[in-house]
Amino acid sequence: MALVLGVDSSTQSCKVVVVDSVTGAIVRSGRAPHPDGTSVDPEAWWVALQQAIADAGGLDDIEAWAIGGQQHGMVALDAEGRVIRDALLWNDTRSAQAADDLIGEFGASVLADRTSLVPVASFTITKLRWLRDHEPDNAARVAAVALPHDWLTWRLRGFGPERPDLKELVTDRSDASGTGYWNPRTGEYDRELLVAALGHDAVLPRVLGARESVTDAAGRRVAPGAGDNAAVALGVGARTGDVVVSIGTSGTIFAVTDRGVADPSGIVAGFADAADGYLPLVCTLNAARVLDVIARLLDVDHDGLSTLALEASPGAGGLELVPYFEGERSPNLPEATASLNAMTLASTTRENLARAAVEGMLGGLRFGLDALRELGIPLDRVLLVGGGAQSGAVREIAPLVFGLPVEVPEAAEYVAVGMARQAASVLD
Ligand SMILES: Nc1ncnc2c1ncn2[C@@H]1O[C@H](COP(=O)(O)OP(=O)(O)O)[C@@H](O)[C@H]1O
Ligand SMILES: O=C(CO)[C@@H](O)[C@H](O)COP(=O)(O)O
Repeated sequence: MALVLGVDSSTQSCKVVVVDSVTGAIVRSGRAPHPDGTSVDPEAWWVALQQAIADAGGLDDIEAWAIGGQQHGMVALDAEGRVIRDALLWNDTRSAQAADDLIGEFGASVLADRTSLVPVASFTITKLRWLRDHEPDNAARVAAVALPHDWLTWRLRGFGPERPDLKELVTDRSDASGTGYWNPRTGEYDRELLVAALGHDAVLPRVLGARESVTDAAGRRVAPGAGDNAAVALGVGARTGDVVVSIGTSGTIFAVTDRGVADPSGIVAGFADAADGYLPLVCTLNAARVLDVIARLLDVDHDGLSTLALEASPGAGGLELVPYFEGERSPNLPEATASLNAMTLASTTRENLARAAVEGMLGGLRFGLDALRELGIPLDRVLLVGGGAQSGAVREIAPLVFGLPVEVPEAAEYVAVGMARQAASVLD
């Protein structure tokens, strides 16, 4: 029996599973929290990764491992392998103007053609432009740019300020495709775009093929890893016709396709997947935390919120929650705020508020389903995953809002499971 280890370094926490590579059974698991905020010192993720691995019994008996992580976060390194400043995360909207500037300079269709993305504040390229514009001294020191999963892979392989070999940074197709300076159709970095954003060239992680591997300091196999959404696709075994809806910190709606998508409207991101295909995806900034904040307001836990929501009628008596608590990315409204509409003396009950939170959050995700459908992507059934899929009310109300059959795979950490599968696939 060979044991493999898969990691999900997500926005809110780090989760690790140890899996029997032959049976696929999860034999151990561990986790550790991440700090709040949209700008985070990557060192906190490294500490959490080591805690979560220790919690899962350590690496001694592991033969291969892979790391999946939140996409897009800018980890800027100097020539000595030190992190230059806190990483700006996918949900940090300060680079919205930088996104507009890049679109103004190149044009949305040209960028969609060259990278399969039209920049919004989430993508790494806009964060580099923000750095150049607002912290030019920091920008000038950047020798390499990595994403969270790339940087953690490098650290766990034994690199870092003590062994700063920047050429050993590696990534995979899925995470490279979320930067805004990689072309999923050619498989090449677009260095002109990198330079236009950062102001100069820099080392970028080598993009490993799905079946390639490297090794760590102890000689274990290390698989390429992935962005967390591509890792979920591996974990749930998504097929043509499936649309995965993940309700985590982000809400993501995505399908696995053979052909790439370049949507000049920018609503659908034309990501690559972690195998040889593509992962057209819509991402909302407001998902599980919409339920968290309303549960806190109503002074109930998640089960309590679910019970209240199911006690109200569909439509919540007219009460409508517009869920843009963190601004929004899809639609692109970085400055938007949330609001509660149609409050009357009759409609303003605890039950209706709970239901409006669930319906409002799911309505935001429905926007993504419609966008995928408009591109002709087949949508036969929804696979609902992520922390928010644990809610009974979400499971019951989702088919009504989505107008599609909804299946909820057995609760599991599918990013970490997908990464354990990838690690198993690079064993001889
Ligand atoms: N039973 C539940 N009902 C609704 N939300 C839940 C439930 N359990 C966990 N969550 C929420 O799910 C989120 C964590 O989900 P997860 O998919 O792990 O997110 P991420 O990968 O972004 O860290 C948290 O905001 C948490 O409060
Ligand atoms: O920005 C995106 C996808 O484009 C997000 O899905 C991030 O990848 C964060 O994921 P979670 O931590 O919410 O799982």
